Amino acid sequence: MSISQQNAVPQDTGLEGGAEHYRSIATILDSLDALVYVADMNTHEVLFLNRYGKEVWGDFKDKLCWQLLQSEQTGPCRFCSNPKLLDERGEPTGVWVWEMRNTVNGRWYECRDQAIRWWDGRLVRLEIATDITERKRLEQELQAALGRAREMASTDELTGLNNRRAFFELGEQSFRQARRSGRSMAVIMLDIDHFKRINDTHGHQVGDRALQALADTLRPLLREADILGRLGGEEFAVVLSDTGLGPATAIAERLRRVVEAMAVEQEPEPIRFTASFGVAAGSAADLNLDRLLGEADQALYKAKRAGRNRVEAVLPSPDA
Ligand SMILES: Nc1nc2c(ncn2[C@@H]2O[C@H](COP(=O)(O)OP(=O)(O)OP(=O)(O)O)[C@@H](O)[C@H]2O)c(=O)[nH]1
Repeated sequence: MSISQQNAVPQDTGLEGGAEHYRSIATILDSLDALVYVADMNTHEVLFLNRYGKEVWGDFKDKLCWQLLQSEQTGPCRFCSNPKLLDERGEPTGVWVWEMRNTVNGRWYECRDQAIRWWDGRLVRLEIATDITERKRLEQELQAALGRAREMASTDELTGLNNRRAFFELGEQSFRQARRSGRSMAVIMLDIDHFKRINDTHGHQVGDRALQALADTLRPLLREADILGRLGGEEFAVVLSDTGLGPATAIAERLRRVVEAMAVEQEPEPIRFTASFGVAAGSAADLNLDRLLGEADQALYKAKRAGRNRVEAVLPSPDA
């Protein structure tokens, strides 16, 4: 039942003129570019709806708020703000501001709700809701752009792998986590053999394709938790959590064999290449990423010196 049906003129406003004043205030509320409604907090009966509300949600007579303002509700809304609007003594707490996407028109609203005493003494919810769909759209676009910018800042453009910065960030995070439990961490460094020859013989673009093909080949061979990155040029590295030297060396050997067997399509014939690997592992309690990478780099250097296309491993002493 609507206010006008009840001839519900506020009795305690101090305004003179009764219904005339009520009509003036209703005219003001009707002129707002926002939803204003009042609903009984116990029965959910809609007692007032301004013009904006009627234009969007229709006639409110004999409708409960959740029937009028939302679609496909079979009872009071799960997100109903009523519990936020009263304290433990059942007294109004003040204005509650929240955002919601309306299920009838799909638009976003900023809602300012408060419990007030209606003219007849009952507690009602007054809601003033402004359409913030455009602001939400801009916020979402901004979030998406930020996400893309973050991804670009951490991704190697050529291969799509973690770039050097992201590799160190994620790697150090992984070491920090392992340090508490003293778990074993391993690092594999790998470097394409005689990569300069590929560039010199086939051109830089073919060299780029070889780097991309290597990245695409390595990625699926590693676990989700392993951190693979391109450190620069034709040098890559992997951080393996919970991995000792033996298993890490076995993984490096598997990668070496796969690289040796892969081919990059190219006319008149595919390009093949090999890579050298350096592996280091130790307890995260005694070592950090820099130290282990340095050790793996030494092992890689040894592999290059020993003839390339091989894996060399080192177990650093904790106090070295
Ligand atoms: N195509 C391409 N080449 C790159 C890129 N970054 C570095 N390089 C090339 O990688 C080559 C590295 O050469 P070197 O450091 O001499 O190493 P290498 O020829 O692989 O020899 P070894 O490592 O000793 O087996 C150089 O020719 C660089 O120009 C890149 O992003 N794309």
